[in-house]
Amino acid sequence: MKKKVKVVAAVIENNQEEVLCALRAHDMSIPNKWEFPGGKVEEGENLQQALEREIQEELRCDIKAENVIYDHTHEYDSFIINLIALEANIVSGTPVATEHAKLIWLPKENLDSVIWAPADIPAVETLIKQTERAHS
Ligand SMILES: Nc1nc2c([nH]c(=O)n2[C@H]2C[C@H](O)[C@@H](COP(=O)(O)OP(=O)(O)OP(=O)(O)O)O2)c(=O)[nH]1
Repeated sequence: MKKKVKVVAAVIENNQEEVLCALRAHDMSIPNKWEFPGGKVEEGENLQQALEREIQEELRCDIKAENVIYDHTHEYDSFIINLIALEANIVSGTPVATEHAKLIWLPKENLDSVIWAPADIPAVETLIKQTERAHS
C-alpha cells in the first residue's frame, strides 16, 4: 500500500497580488518543480502550527497561517499526498530560500507560467480562477 502524507502549504500573497512560489531543488523529491512552501504535518500539530513551523524552518520568517483555501488528495507513483493549502501572512522577516533552489513572487493570474508539482495544479487553477472572477 502506498504511504499517505498530509502536507500543508502556504499561499502567501503580498500587497501587489503576487504569490510566493518556491522551486524544489534538484536533490529533493519531485525535483525542479514549483510548489507552495510548507511540509508534512507532524503528530500532535494542527494545520496552522505545522505550517508556521515549516515556514520558519524553510524560509526563516514568521507567518500567521489562516484558513484552508484548498484541500486535495493526489496520487503520485510512490505515495499519496493530502495537500492542504492555507492562506498565510508574513508577520516578521523576509523569506529566504534555505532548502529551495529559488523563491519568486508571481502575479496570481500568471501562476501557471511555471511547472508545478502535479499535486498543486488544482489549487493553482483555483487561485487563477479567483483572480479572473475578481477582475471581471
Ligand atoms: N511543501 C510542499 N510539498 C509539496 C507540495 N506539493 C507536493 O506535491 N509536495 C510534496 C513534496 C514532498 O514530497 C512532500 C512534502 O514534503 P516535505 O517538504 O515535508 O519534505 P521533503 O521535501 O524533504 O520530502 P521528502 O523528500 O522527505 O519526501 O509533499 C507543495 O505545494 N508544498
